[in-house]
Formats: sequence, structure tokens, C-alpha cells
Amino acid sequence: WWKNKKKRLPPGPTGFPIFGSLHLLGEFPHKDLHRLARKYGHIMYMRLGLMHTIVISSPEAAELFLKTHDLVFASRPPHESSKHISFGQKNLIFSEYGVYWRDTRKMCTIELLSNHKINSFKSMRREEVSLCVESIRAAANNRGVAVDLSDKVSSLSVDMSCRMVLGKKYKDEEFDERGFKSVVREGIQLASAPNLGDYIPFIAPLDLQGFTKRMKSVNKAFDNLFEKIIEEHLKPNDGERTKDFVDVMVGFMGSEESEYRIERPHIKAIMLDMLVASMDTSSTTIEWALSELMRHPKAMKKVQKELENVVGLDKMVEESDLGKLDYLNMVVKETFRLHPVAPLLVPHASTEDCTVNGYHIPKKSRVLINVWATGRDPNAWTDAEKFIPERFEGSSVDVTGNHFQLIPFGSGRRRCPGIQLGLTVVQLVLAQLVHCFDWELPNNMLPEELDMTEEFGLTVPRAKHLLAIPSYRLRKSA
Ligand code: HEM
Repeated sequence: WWKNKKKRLPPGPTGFPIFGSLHLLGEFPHKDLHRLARKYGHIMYMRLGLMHTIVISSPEAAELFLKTHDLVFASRPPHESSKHISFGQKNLIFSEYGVYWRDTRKMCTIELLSNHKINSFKSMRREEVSLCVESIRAAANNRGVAVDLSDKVSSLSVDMSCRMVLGKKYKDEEFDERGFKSVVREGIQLASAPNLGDYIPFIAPLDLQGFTKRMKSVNKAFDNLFEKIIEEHLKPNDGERTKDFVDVMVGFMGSEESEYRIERPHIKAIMLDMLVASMDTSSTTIEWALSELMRHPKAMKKVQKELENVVGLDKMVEESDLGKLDYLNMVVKETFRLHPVAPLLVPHASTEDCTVNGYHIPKKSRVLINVWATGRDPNAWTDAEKFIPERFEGSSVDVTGNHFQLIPFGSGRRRCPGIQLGLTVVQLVLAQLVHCFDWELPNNMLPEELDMTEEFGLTVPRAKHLLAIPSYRLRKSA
């Protein structure tokens, strides 16, 4: 402590013994940290519990941590929920920087998330999106009745993720008496709830919040399902089935790598990663994009006009159309800017002492990159609080991690490996829902009256479900 004090840590609030500054974080930590950064600066130090925590709040600072010193900050801190839910933190998302992380990431990137693999699921996506459109079209026959769009989009996303990762859709009753979606939700909720054990490790075994018991129960439910699925995948494939993620991973089972051997717990942890990482991220973004379009009818009309010109009212959108939908892509970028799915990314951790911008950053610091703040930085964005997709007209700024004012997928070594898949799903579903239907808010609600309150979690969705009244707009033959 004395040594660190002499070495000039970044500025930040002084906390209490043991708890540090945990009391400063409320319901929306990204907003609290944004407020604190305005006072203390874009590289801020605070102690959360016993943990050194560095909070980054500007594009320039993010570049220093994710590019200039990327290697030092490419690890993850220990995480209670990954330990208990994700098979001993053997997952990719939370694994420490090292050989295991590098090899599993390579396997996922090449074997599971490559363009070739993503394309092999194109017809599955078309089928599932069509089913969703059909169910909304049926609802549209009851003129004037609102559908729960949040629910529709979330179910679509769950079904697509299950088919891609596990090979088929799982009905709630095939899982556990609690049902598949509710156990996934419970897992996600537990993973994002502030767990005192993460901040004050020596009290973790006391399980004062009762989280560990619930996490073990969630793990048990997944374990049973995943064991069944692995067994099914070990049987010879009759050639009818498209090779899914589990097929690929089962192929690696038992393989001896230099420092570890891939066994069932590793595979189960990565299966869970892929499900969680693909389910809520895409649906949350689609939900926010639809909400913004409903609040901005001119932008909605502009997207529909573009779709009319590029696709036409005689047919639905195909994935091959997506590259031609310039304005739709600007809407997606603007949505990521204002509503990043993971506003603090996933915590990074430093593997050694490091000096950044003259500040001492101790080894094993947690680093939180506040992309909710960088997306609103007034030095990088004009009228930063306003939804203006046109700001991207003629701009080279994209979301892939090269422009630090917009990094909803992170940047550097720990950048999201599912960007291509995530973007495809978001663009396709959004385009289809806006192309096939006109949307009206219920109860004569004015666009500006739509509640945009967030709910903080592992992802940050709308607090209240988005309800809207559809009317089918394609020609009857479509
Ligand atoms: C809209 C969609 C998505 C968004 C916004 C998103 C965002 C993110 C973010 C912010 C991170 C953390 C980056 C960091 O720590 O610096 C991440 C990591 C990750 N994402 Fe995504 N993601 C999306 C879709 C997906 C999909 C579809 C998959 C795969 C099926 C996926 C798999 C992963 C994995 C495995 C990691 C951990 C990478 C590592 O730690 O090395 N993501 N994602």
C-alpha cells in the first residue's frame, strides 16, 4: 500500500476500510461511474471492496488500455458466478489470459464463428425469422392490438441461438421444472448482481447474499441438459443435421494440449458462453433500435423507404440485402453508441504493474471501460445525447474496435469474437421487422412519451417491455 501511494495512482474517491467505494455504485453503475469521472478524470482509481479498480471514460484513455498496453490488460479478474455457474471459470469469456484462453478463443473463432460457419446457418436464420414474422402477422389481424415486441425478439434470439449452438430448439418442459428461459435469465441475473465475494474475497465462502446456493442450482440444471446434449452428439451423425457448435467441440474432447486436456467441463462452459453471449446481446440491441425508431418516426420512415428501394414490397429481406442498407446500418451504429449492450464491457484485469499516462496501475487491477461514457463524450460527438443516425454519413467510424469513440464490442485481444454473427442477426431482424410492418405505439402514446428506462445487468435491456401495434405492409403475395 505504501509503495503504491508513493507511485501516484490515478485520482479518485477515497473509500472506507474494507468496503472501499462500493457505496457509490447504485442501480446504474455505468451512470454513477460516468458522474464520478466528470469529477476525477477519464482515468480514475477507486477501491471497490479490496480490489484496485481503474475506470476508463474517454476514447483516448480506452485506446491506451486496449491498444497501447493491450497485453497487460488482457486478463480477467476472478469471478464468483463463473466459478459456480460456468464449471469452475473454465469459460472463454472469463478465463484468465494464458494458453487455455488463447487456444479456446482460436478454436471458437476459426471453428465456430468464422464467416463460413456463420453462413452455414443462414437458412436456419431465415426460417426462424419467418416464423417470428408469421406470428406477428397473425397478431396484426386483430387490428389495434399491441404485441410484446421485447418478448417476440427475445424468443426469436433464444431459438436461433439454441439451434446454432445446441443443434435444436429446447422447449421449456424438456429442461427443468423452471423452464429453459427462466433458468438462463436467473443465471444472467446472478452473474451480473453485485456479489460481495468478488470484491471482498475472504467473505465469499460465507455466501452472505445467498447467491452461491442459487448459482449451484442453476449450474446443476445446465449440467443435466449439457450432459444429455453431449451424449446425443457422441452418437454418429446420420448426415442430415448441419454440424453445430457442440459437434465441433466434441471433436476436440480428450485432445491433449500442452498445459491442459479438453474435457467435458470445458465444453460445457464454452457451450454456456456461446448461448449467453449470443442470446441477450443481439435481442437487447434490436429492442433498443426499435424503441429509438419508434421515438423518431422520421428515421423509421427513412429506413422503410430505403428497404422499399433496395428490397421492394413484394418480398422479405434476405441477408444478401444487408450490405446495401446504408441508413439501416447507421441506425444500428447509433443504437450501439447510445445503448451499448455491455456498458462497462466485461471487466479486464492487469497481469503486471504498469505505468499509463504517468499513473501507476497495480498488478491485478480490475479495469472497467465505460463505453456508455465514451459513446457520449462531448469531445468526440456533437449533440451526444441525441439519436441522429445521419452523423455517420460519410464517416469511416465503425463498431469493430478500431475507433475508440465507438467500441460496443470492445477492442484488442479480448474484443468480442462474435461481432460478425451479432451484427448479422441485429441487422437482419431489425430490417425484417421494420420492412414487414408499420408500428404504432399503444394507447395513443406520443413517440416522445415512450419510456426509455434501462435495467442494469450483464446486458442492459429496457426496464419495461416494448409494446407496439403492428400492421402488415408488404404486398399480400410476399
Ligand atoms: C450484438 C451482439 C454482441 C455484442 C454487443 C457483444 C459484445 C461483447 C463485449 C462488449 C464483449 C467484451 C469485450 C471486452 O471485454 O473487451 C464480448 C465478449 C465476448 N463475446 Fe460478444 N457480443 C455480441 C455477440 C456475441 C455473439 C453472437 C457471440 C458468440 C456466439 C459472442 C461471444 C463473445 C465471447 C466468447 C466473448 C469473450 C471474448 C474473450 O473474453 O476473449 N458475442 N462481447
